[in-house]
Amino acid sequence: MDGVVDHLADERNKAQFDVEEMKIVWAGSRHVFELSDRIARLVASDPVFRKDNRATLSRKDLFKNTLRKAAHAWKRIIELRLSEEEASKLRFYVDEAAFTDLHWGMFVPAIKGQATEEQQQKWLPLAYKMQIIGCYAQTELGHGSNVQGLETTATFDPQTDEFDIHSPTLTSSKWWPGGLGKVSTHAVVYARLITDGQEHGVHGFIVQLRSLDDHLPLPGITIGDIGMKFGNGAYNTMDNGVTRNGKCVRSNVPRQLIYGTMVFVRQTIVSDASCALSRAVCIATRYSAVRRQFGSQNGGVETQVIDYKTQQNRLFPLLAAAYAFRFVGEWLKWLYTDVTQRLQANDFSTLPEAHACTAGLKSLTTTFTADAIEECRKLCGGHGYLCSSGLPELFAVYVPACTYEGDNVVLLLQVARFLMKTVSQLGSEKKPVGTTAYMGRVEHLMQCRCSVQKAEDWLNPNTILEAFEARTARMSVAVAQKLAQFANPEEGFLELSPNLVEASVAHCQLIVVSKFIEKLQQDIPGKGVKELLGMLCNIYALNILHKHLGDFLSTGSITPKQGSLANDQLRSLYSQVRPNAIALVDAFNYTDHYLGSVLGRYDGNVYPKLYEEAWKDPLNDSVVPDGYHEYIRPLLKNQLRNARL
Ligand SMILES: CC/C=C\C/C=C\C/C=C\CCCC(=O)SCCNC(=O)CCNC(=O)[C@H](O)C(C)(C)COP(=O)(O)OP(=O)(O)OC[C@H]1O[C@@H](n2cnc3c(N)ncnc32)[C@H](O)[C@@H]1OP(=O)(O)O
Ligand SMILES: Cc1cc2nc3c(=O)[nH]c(=O)nc-3n(C[C@H](O)[C@H](O)[C@H](O)COP(=O)(O)OP(=O)(O)OC[C@H]3O[C@@H](n4cnc5c(N)ncnc54)[C@H](O)[C@@H]3O)c2cc1C
Repeated sequence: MDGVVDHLADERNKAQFDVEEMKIVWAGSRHVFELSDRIARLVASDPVFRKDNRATLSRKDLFKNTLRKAAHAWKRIIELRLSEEEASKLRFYVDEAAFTDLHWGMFVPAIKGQATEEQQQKWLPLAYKMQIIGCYAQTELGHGSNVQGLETTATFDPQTDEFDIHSPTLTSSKWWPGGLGKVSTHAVVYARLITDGQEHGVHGFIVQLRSLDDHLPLPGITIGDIGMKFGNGAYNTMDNGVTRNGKCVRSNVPRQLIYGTMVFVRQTIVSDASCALSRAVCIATRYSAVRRQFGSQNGGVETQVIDYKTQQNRLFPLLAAAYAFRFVGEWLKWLYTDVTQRLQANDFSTLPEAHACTAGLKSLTTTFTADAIEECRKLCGGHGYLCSSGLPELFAVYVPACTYEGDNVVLLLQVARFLMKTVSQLGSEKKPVGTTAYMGRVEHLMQCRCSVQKAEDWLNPNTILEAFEARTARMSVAVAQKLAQFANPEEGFLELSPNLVEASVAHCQLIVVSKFIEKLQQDIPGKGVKELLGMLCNIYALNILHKHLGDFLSTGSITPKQGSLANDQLRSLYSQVRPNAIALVDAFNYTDHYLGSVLGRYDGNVYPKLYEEAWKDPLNDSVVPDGYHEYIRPLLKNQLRNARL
């Protein structure tokens, strides 16, 4: 900030905690912090990675620019001999949806997780050196959620020792896979395996799509892009593809791991949610401290909008959720690593829980984040609607996360199946463990009473936990009892699916709250850091309690009076967080390049930069617009003539 006026300096001076230590907590470790900081600056200082022109480029120019950036990123990765961790951070800070996301994020993990040793030895070195580029081709025009309903077939021909991959209908065309449309040379294609005329369910196959010499599709394969998507710029940097197939390569597949890549990616999506959410919150918080409206007396300064309680009531729960998702993401990564190690030892016991947690938390965090980005746009008033605020594009890029890698409702129904199974086994030999361990105390949770008598009682983590556990246990048991009244359980499941989804949401919110509380039990150094995190944890939990008061009251988990006391406590927490708000978003350590927002600038110098940015719009290249002579002038002349008549 040398030589630059910091318009937010007063705000930064108010902080009551050690921001540098908070940065380490946010990053996860000092090592990750230092690495991220170094790579973020490297990307920000490289002109090839500029992204302020995305909203105004045509689709073709946008896409070519993305190819250029991806090639440049790879060049820098090789030149600088970056490690896998550094390379992945570099792609993260380049911040542009591209075929490389699917190559590294799904194609490589699918081979690592599902291919045999021999197949891995053949394909992984090529993929690591980007001598082949891969994608994940599961979804078809006719089926996405229902994976067992996929129509593409893979028929083994013993004479040629090959699989014939065939899309027999229009609806069996692979539709949506990222990178497939224009770039990928290979794909992991999901198809129904047929041998000796017998079907064996859906399996993954590594398929070559395009020639490595001239990039033309191989014989029998038709490929293209599926067309423009939501938002200008935004996700249109990605080629989402359609194919219809002919022949191809080889089998892999240990059966139980067929869905493994989805578990992996859902886990990464939870961590990504905290990134997208924190980014939107950083923009809205800084701008709310800069923006002033009303409240001036005797010509004095007006009120910063961040000081309005309504602004705090909308903004601070989002700030708290960004931290909450960060910590639950850390925990989920641990859970995923643990389940992977167990699977390698043929221990499948924790797979159902890992599936339920990744599916449920993916759903919860992406739904919340997509809504929160839109809320941040509104929190920035009119200027939030400008592309230069960074928020419209962030929303457009982020919102499909509610759909891809499993529609969020479909995923919550998976959690519901897991919950109902857990409830049905209560009282049996099989004791609930892990995230459902609380169900083991179901008798207590069905009748316990919340002890809160005054607002401060809500600051006790055990009180919060018990209220959340009682709410979830009671909702789950209630819906399980209703299910039991149906002669056909599947019919009951369909009929009661809205209640089941609500119970799943309650269960997932409980996981997030409990993992935040567990985080606070760790040794966290730095003046005031743990105290601030404690406040954010309470805000996250009490805001959910307030928003879902109906659940807590209808299950009798708390009384109306206790609900009202929770709200009083929330207001008090907002006042305590207020002086720390700017420092709490500084702790995300985002560069102005990554934020990509005039409103969220680190120095708070919003107005001159907004003005400057507006003049850069191509529409301002000429004072009189193109089209004046054809369309405006004749109109004005006609009006003149009409007026004379
Ligand atoms: C680092 C960056 C990472 C990525 C790149 C970044 C950005 C890229 C952007 C976008 C990428 C998007 C990619 C995609 O979208 S790929 C396509 C994803 N598709 C889906 O997610 C489809 C969703 N559908 C399903 O997952 C399933 O079909 C289903 C909804 C779960 C339906 O299954 P169900 O009807 O139960 O039937 P079965 O399939 O037979 O399941 C039976 C049995 O298996 C259990 N199960 C289901 N799924 C899993 C799983 N993933 N892991 C473990 N176990 C699973 C299920 O619970 C059931 O168990 P029971 O014990 O009850 O028998
Ligand atoms: C940007 C983007 C990128 C993608 N990238 C890839 C990729 O790389 N590779 C790939 O293979 N796929 C990809 N996809 C596809 C994606 O995974 C699917 O679109 C997603 O899984 C949802 O499936 P669907 O489209 O079939 O939705 P549908 O299942 O048709 O959903 C339509 C509606 O029906 C509801 N619904 C469906 N089933 C049920 C049910 N059982 N009970 C109650 N309600 C139900 C849903 O909630 C939803 O409201 C991508 C999609 C997008 C948007």
